[in-house]
Amino acid sequence: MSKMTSIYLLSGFLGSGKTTLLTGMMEYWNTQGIKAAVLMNELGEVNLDGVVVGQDVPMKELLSGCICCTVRGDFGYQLHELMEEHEPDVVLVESTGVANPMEVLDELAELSLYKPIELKGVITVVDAYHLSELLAKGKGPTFRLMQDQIRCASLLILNKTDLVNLEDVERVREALEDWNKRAPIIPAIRCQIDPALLIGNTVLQNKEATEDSRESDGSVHGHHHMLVYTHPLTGPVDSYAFEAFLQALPPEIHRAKGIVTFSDTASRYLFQFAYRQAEFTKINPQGEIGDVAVFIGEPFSKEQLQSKLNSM
Ligand SMILES: Nc1nc2c(ncn2[C@@H]2O[C@H](COP(=O)(O)OP(=O)(O)OP(=O)(O)O)[C@@H](O)[C@H]2O)c(=O)[nH]1
Repeated sequence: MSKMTSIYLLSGFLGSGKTTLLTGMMEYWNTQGIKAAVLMNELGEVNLDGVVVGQDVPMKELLSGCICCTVRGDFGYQLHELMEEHEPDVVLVESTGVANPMEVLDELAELSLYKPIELKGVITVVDAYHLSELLAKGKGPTFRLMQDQIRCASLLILNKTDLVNLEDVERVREALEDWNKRAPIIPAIRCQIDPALLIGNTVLQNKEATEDSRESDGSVHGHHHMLVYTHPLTGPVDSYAFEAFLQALPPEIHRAKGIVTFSDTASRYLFQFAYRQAEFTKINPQGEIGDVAVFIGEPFSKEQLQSKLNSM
């Protein structure tokens, strides 16, 4: 059984303080004798943030694109390579400021199907100044992206509190509490917080590495805000029944994806489900990954999904 690697995902809008936090966390792990590695994603063609990370820290970079869209496939590959080459205890993934963590979680869920990884936390850094401005001035795409980043977090760091008055800190904090009722909120200046507070609970865990029982059905456990559940599909299913099942998924499930074999067409399909829309793409069997369905969302009943899928 290979070693379990803990993953922390750092999210937050452009310039909120992610790299500042990352350097603090690396120093902390260094003092603890924990081998940490970094996977950095930058929209630009050079990794400017990487310059601040120590020379001896194992690091991979994803440049010229965002984890959640253009370099998506690459993300899993680089993380895999980082683990193979350096066998780190923990990997910090810093996403670009415009990444939607839902998409990155999706990628991690996929990787967890064949690598022993454990998502320990989704830490979102919030720029108190920027958000208080947006709250006062109105909404827009940035506002909505920030909301998404905040909603997905298992921990929120309310950073740059030095740039706003106490009243504004409170206003922003109320908005955070409203959008994410579960994640603890830690106010900070330059992300200076007790690193022990960051060491979280498991959000996502690989089944094979932790459970001996082959017949055990669920692979992924959730804490805090997001729940990811992986269900191995044991045989072909009827395409109409499966599509009806997807359409009837509870609203808490934001995303579902996986590989399914249909009994009525005898083909394998990759399915995607997002915002009530289902999409199927015919694929040639890869051989490596079995049929599986992954569900991501706010806490939902895993048992209900299991019984529906098992009776299909
Ligand atoms: N005043 C103030 N400045 C801060 C604080 N935290 C970080 N900064 C500064 O804000 C700038 C951006 O910080 P970074 O840590 O690079 O932010 P980032 O989220 O990694 O930025 P991107 O990679 O562009 O998304 C840097 O100049 C930091 O020194 C803070 O609490 N207060």
